[in-house]
Amino acid sequence: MDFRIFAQKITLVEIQKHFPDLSDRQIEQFIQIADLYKDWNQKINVVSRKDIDEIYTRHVLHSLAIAKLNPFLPETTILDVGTGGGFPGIPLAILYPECHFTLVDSIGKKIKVVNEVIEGLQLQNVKTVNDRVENITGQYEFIVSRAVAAMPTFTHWVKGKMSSNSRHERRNGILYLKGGDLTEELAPYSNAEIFNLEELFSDSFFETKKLVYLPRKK
Ligand SMILES: C[S@@+](CC[C@H](N)C(=O)[O-])C[C@H]1O[C@@H](n2cnc3c(N)ncnc32)[C@H](O)[C@@H]1O
Repeated sequence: MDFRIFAQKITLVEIQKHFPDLSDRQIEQFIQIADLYKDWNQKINVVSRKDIDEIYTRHVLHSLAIAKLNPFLPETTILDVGTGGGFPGIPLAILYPECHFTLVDSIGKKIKVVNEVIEGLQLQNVKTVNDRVENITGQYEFIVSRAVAAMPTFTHWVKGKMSSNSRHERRNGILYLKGGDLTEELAPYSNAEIFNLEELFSDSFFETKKLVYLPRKK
């Protein structure tokens, strides 16, 4: 067995360990995702070449950390801001086929790849928007994102885009994946909670990556 397939199998086992109720279709989609990105990345580069062989650890599981912290109820509306090649939105959309995802990015070629991946996976619960998030109207229960902007800029962009109907254990809000030391950046947000990804997954996949939860103001 070639190393890539071996690594894929190991990580799929890892995904199933954390999300044991996956259907056969979801497992198939998680298998397909690696090949779809590998193919599309050769045409349009949306994932760094270094990361493409580690798509499960660096992108898929990383995105799913959001679900570890905050499982989404059916029919939840979720906006992924600056989705790039589709992260964290696409892995979450596989995990939650009954939720409604809107993936937005200002760069057209990235949205093109995302659309191709959505079609390849036959995801029915995702729509994409090629625009700056500031121009998006509508309200969402949760806003997810990874590595897009500093929190003050980000919160300014998404102001007014969070709905007030709270159905989840955690209040509606922002779930933001980020690396580095966030102490200074998050100082103005007394209600922000920071989680280490190693804690959420209880292993050492993620080094210093963090997940920030910032609930909507009451
Ligand atoms: C570093 S990439 C991260 C992509 C993806 N979230 C990931 O983690 O793989 C940042 C992305 O945010 C997008 N972006 C930056 N500002 C934006 C804005 N105001 N509205 C929509 N997308 C934006 C960029 O086009 C880029 O694709």
